[in-house]
Amino acid sequence: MLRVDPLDKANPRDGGGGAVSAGTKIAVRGLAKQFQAGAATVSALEGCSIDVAEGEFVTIVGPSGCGKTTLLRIVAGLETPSQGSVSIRHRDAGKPLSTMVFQETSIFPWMTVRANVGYGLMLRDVPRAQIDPVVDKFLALTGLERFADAYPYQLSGGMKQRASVARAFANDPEVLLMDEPFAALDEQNKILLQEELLRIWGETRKTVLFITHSIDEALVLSDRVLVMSARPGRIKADLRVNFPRPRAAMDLRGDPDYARLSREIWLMLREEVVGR
Ligand SMILES: Nc1ncnc2c1ncn2[C@@H]1O[C@H](COP(=O)(O)OP(=O)(O)OP(=O)(O)O)[C@@H](O)[C@H]1O
Repeated sequence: MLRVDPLDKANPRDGGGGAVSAGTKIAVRGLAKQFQAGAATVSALEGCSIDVAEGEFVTIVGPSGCGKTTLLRIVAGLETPSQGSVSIRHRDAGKPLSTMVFQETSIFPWMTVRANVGYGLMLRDVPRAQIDPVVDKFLALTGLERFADAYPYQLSGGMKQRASVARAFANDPEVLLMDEPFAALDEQNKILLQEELLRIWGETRKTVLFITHSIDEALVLSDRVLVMSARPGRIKADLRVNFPRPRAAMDLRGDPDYARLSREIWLMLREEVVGR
């Protein structure tokens, strides 16, 4: 059963896969998910367990169809697991538990960029005088100040995705869940948005769980990379990424450790994609 519960040091939740340590922000335990597709049963996840520490940026890579989106949707509470549990430590009851950023544009077409970015705060009845500076801050961090009064149809794909990222951070959730948010962008916009995300994350130190197909993106952004097995997905490897921050994406790519980690992850993924 799904349990998105406050974790309490004195009363750690344990969904059956092991203890939850004190610094843990997200604890996924023994997650399994089966879908019914007509007469067939599709096993998307099996025995999937994850710990994400408070303030950590964790990326998940895995073969296509291995259950990455299913896992993130369960963590977001959008999908119910067949087995296992998810716990998220909810420190501030005034803040939303999680916000999800999707691959496809999810900003509202009938609202200006400013209204979109401030939407989550407005829903929580935060006074306008408090919303404006927050919105201005995230518009500036995503380079959208000049487009604050524009509507989504007036923006490029990269700008719309910037607005989605700005809205997610402005909403100030306890946990940010990002499902291939830059996958639909061209290479230049992708690199620019990765740099912006690194900068914003450096300022906010939000707990982030980020799905990508790109080994490069995972290494540039995250503190840890989790590699998933082919379906039914489980965590096959957990690799620490120790490049110092703040990071300059282009500099990292010349680092010998970048090449080593990149190769290590690719070999694990290859094994899953082509079979042993
Ligand atoms: N609602 C659903 N009904 C039936 N099967 C589903 C449903 N959602 C997902 N699946 C199946 O579960 C498996 C995992 O899907 P999921 O989208 O989580 O994988 P993914 O790793 O995110 O894929 P990709 O990398 O291609 O985006 C796939 O085989 C998919 O077809």
